[in-house]
Formats: sequence, C-alpha cells, structure tokens
Amino acid sequence: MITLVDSSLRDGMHSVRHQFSPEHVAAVAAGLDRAGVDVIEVSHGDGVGGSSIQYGRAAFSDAELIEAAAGGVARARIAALLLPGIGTLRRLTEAQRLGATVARVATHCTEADIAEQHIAWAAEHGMTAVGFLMMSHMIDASQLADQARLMESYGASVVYIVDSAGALVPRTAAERVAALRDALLAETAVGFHAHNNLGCGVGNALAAADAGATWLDGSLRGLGAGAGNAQLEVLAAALERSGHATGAELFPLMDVAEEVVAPLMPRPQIVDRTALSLGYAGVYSSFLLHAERAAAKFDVEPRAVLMELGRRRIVGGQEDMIIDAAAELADRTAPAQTGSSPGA
Ligand SMILES: CC[C@H](O)CC(=O)C(=O)O
Ligand SMILES: [Mn+2]
Repeated sequence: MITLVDSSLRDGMHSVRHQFSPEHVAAVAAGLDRAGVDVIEVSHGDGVGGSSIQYGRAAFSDAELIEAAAGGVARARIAALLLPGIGTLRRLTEAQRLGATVARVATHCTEADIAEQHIAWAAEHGMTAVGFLMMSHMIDASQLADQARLMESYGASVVYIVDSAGALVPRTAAERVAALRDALLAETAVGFHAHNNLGCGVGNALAAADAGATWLDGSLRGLGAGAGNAQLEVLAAALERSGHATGAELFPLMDVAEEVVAPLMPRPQIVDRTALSLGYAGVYSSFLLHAERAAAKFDVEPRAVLMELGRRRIVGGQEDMIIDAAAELADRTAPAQTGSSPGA
C-alpha cells in the first residue's frame, strides 16, 4: 500500500512565492482529506522558519498555515518540513502543538548527520520522523544508502530520496530506491519526491514504487518548484493502473485539483526551456524564480545562469550565489572597454 503525500501547500509555496493564505490552505487540505490523501505537507516552501529575505517572505506564518490545515481535515495527517539551520526545534514543537504529526527533516544528500537532533526529537515526541535527502542525483546509490542508514539510526521511520533538481530518470531513480531498500531495516519505509523538469516526474515515482518505495510525494496540478512535482492526481491514477494501491479516490482528487488549486496558480506548471534547464543542469528546482529575477536584473539568459549554477554545484542555502553567477555572466558577456572610440 502506498502512502500518498501531498506537497501542494509546501513545495507549491515556491510557485506562489509563499503567498498562500490560511483560507487557501484550509480549502486545499479539506479537498485532499475528502479524497483520502494520507499526508498533507504545509509550510513555507523552504520549511518552517523559511520566511526571510534569503528564501522569500511568506504572507502568513507557518503556525497560521499549519493550524488552518489541521482545522480543515478529519483524517489526513499534517506534515511539517524542517531544514536544520533554517528551522529550529522550537518551530517543530510549535508545529506539533498546532496539529502536525509528521516531521520531514531535510538535509543535503551528503549531510544526513546534521539531522540527528531533529529526527531524534520528532521520534521521541511521538511524531512520524521522516528523513529527506535532497539533491539525491548528486551522489551514487551506495553513498545515498549510507546517508539513509544514518537517518534511520537517528530514529527516522521513513527515508526519502529527494530529486530536488528533477535530474533523475526512471532508471537512476529506481537504482537509488533499490539501494536504500537493501540497506535499511524492513520496517523503515523508503520515500520518493519527484520534480518534473525532465518530464519524468510521474514516471520516476512509478519506477520508485516498482523498486520498493512506499511513500510517494506529489502535488495537485503539479504545483511545486521548477516544472513542479509529480502531478498527484495523475500519479494516483497511474499507480492504480500499475497495480499499486493508494487510499485515494481519483475523482474527488481531480476535482480539488481542477476547482480549488488550478484557479490559485500564477502560471501552469510546464516544462518550458528554463525549467528543462534545471533538470538538465542538475540545479535545485526552487532556484527557478530566483534565477529568472537575477537574469532579468543583469540582462542575461536564465538558462545560462542555471547552467552556470550547475557547473558550480550550488546547493540549497546558497541562493545568494545565484545573483553572483548572473553578475559574473553579465561581466563576461559585456563588450570589452578599450578606452578608445570606434574609428579613432
Ligand atoms: C528547500 C526545501 C526544498 O524545496 C525541499 C524540496 O522539496 C526539494 O528539495 O525538492
Ligand atoms: Mn521539492
């Protein structure tokens, strides 16, 4: 049985510049709950405590949003994402008090060790502790399995492969899931979080399920960073057709996607050339809007900025380097100043 996790109200926050209101959250959460989705993730796009100049200011606090989601559901569990260093235990305590029962603790894929305190706290305080290994395309399957084992040793009962850049394809996604499945205890679940930058979001999630992942993320209408996540209603239908049961009911899921989420979207989640460049270059999906802004400011191509970020292997938390890369590209492409006038 697959545990379906909706990220529209967290990853989707990147796409709406963290502007969802408690009313939006309550309406989406209620629709997901009616459709039988197991877990609903809510917070700033960069997790609790993410609202800042660096990551983007949210219109409402995480507390207001989590409370609204918890008030809108009868059976779904509410999840809060936390990145150690951005979110703190105080934020996690608050999220739990307001109704979150699942803690998703996210680190860069090579830095599981910074999650120990938060995963252990969540597990000890009765939350479902989930480890979230971001930018998982950057290391190979066996290195990823080592990092996953660390998270498990801290108390995580689920460990995720997070394809933050949407850079994996079905084969590389499945290899990573299989490695974690082999390395972890039978009672530890493996999760997969897809981005659709290479057009493989749903396909990767299906491949992950075939390889043994039982927690799968998606977003209604794909609402999420970059080209978006695996489109949840499509994923639910495709999982059912490929023989993986979910507790979700397809038509109510389609309805909340179409009637509640679609009208809230500033633009459709398509694989345009900028989003495709994220996947191709292996760049964090949430860098999309930052890179577009920096490119406009320095009059360079967003694609060129993203390719440069990929070359520099920039990771989450280094958003300031996006401006740096755009400025440097502008310098490189500016006509050389010779000091002499043409024809002199
Ligand atoms: C910074 C949080 C990030 O958006 C988490 C996530 O969804 C991902 O890495 O894909
Ligand atoms: Mn994501």
